[in-house]
Amino acid sequence: MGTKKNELTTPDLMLEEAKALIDSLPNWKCIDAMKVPVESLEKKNVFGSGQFESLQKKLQKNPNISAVFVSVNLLRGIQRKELTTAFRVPIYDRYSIVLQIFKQRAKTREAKLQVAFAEIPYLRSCLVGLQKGTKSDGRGSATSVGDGESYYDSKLHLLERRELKIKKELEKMHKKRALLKCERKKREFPVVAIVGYTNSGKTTLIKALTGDSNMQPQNALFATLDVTVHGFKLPCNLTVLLIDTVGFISNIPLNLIAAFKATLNDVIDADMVIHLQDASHPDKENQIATVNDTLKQLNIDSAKIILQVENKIDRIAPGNLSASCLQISAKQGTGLEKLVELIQSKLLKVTNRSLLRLMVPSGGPEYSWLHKEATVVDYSHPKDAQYIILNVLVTPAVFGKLRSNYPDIRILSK
Ligand SMILES: Nc1nc2c(ncn2[C@@H]2O[C@H](COP(=O)(O)OP(=O)(O)OP(=O)(O)O)[C@@H](O)[C@H]2O)c(=O)[nH]1
Ligand SMILES: [Mg+2]
Repeated sequence: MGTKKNELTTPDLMLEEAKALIDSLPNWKCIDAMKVPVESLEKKNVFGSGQFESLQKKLQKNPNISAVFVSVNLLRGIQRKELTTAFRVPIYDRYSIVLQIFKQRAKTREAKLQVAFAEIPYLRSCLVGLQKGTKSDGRGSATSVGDGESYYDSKLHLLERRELKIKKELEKMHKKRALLKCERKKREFPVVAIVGYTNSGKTTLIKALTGDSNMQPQNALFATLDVTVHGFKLPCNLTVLLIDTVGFISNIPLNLIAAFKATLNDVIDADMVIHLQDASHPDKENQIATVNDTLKQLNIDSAKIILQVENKIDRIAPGNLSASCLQISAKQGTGLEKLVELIQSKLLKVTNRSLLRLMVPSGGPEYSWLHKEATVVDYSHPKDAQYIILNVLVTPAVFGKLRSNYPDIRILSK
């Protein structure tokens, strides 16, 4: 079976994504891109000799090329060194390009530290070219520098010290984060985490639901690096916390995403996860598989409710819409009511909340207690106005407290 006209193959899509990665960096521009077979990712030489020579010629002919991006997961130090020497320009792999993007986008101290932490193993692999005993000018010799330490060793120690320092500072921040989480738990706000491939529309969706004008969705890869929490009221008046997360991408080492593990812990602890997909993307299936795989590797509980939602349906011709899950357009607001309904019904179930219909004396202490401790969905005054009828949502813990504080309270239905 031949490929349909206009239909992109997987290598084409990978090439497109590689170009998008480069172009999303300020002051970087992809001026040429090509698919080149790789001889081996295990050996010192990544390309076969014929391919290698033709690439070398191409680079010599074009003086505007100031760097080469080999879009593979992670090149080994020795491979990078071989290519840098032969091509005479810096060589980047997906890990280092995504790191560059992360560096540009990180805004908070925590995100910056997490990126710096993720960079350490990469910098360590760059030291491969510096053999033990190399002098500080890099001209290999067995002579030591300073207090007898070789250049290679001193660089390595410097990295180790840096790693330790960052780790300590991150640990402090994570303790603070855990404390905040405890506070949230005490107040029993259910948590919904939005995850998905980068650029799928996570920030746009949260902005559409909460109306938060400070949020800035962008047509850029990895626009969000700081995991943020946003309050949102469901129709039943229950406040839930929506968590915006860093997007995932295929073919980068998991430890780059795992550097965000502490912030991703919010996803692990969430009551519910929404996996938002860009339904209009030609590589949709691969993106979904990448997200599922990353969630699995991050041990995001498979028993947890993961709601699959297709976004950007406004970009698909109505005839081509095949609903395998809930479909929305975060940008245009289509399908959001249905999504909210679904979040509400699933959350109430998973957080074990039940709906009570109660009758309490008008002006009595029960009324204000319920407003403080439970979620009052609505209330009405019967004719004689001595009593108020309330519909409230309670967790088992709140229900227990209600029974012990007000044993005579009239429960009309549960
Ligand atoms: N046409 C259309 N565009 C959308 C929709 N939702 C989001 N977008 C666009 O998609 C781009 C990415 O949106 P974001 O909300 O920043 O995506 P994200 O998933 O948060 O991206 P990262 O933070 O980079 O992972 C922006 O240009 C949005 O305007 C939609 O429903 N329809
Ligand atoms: Mg975002």
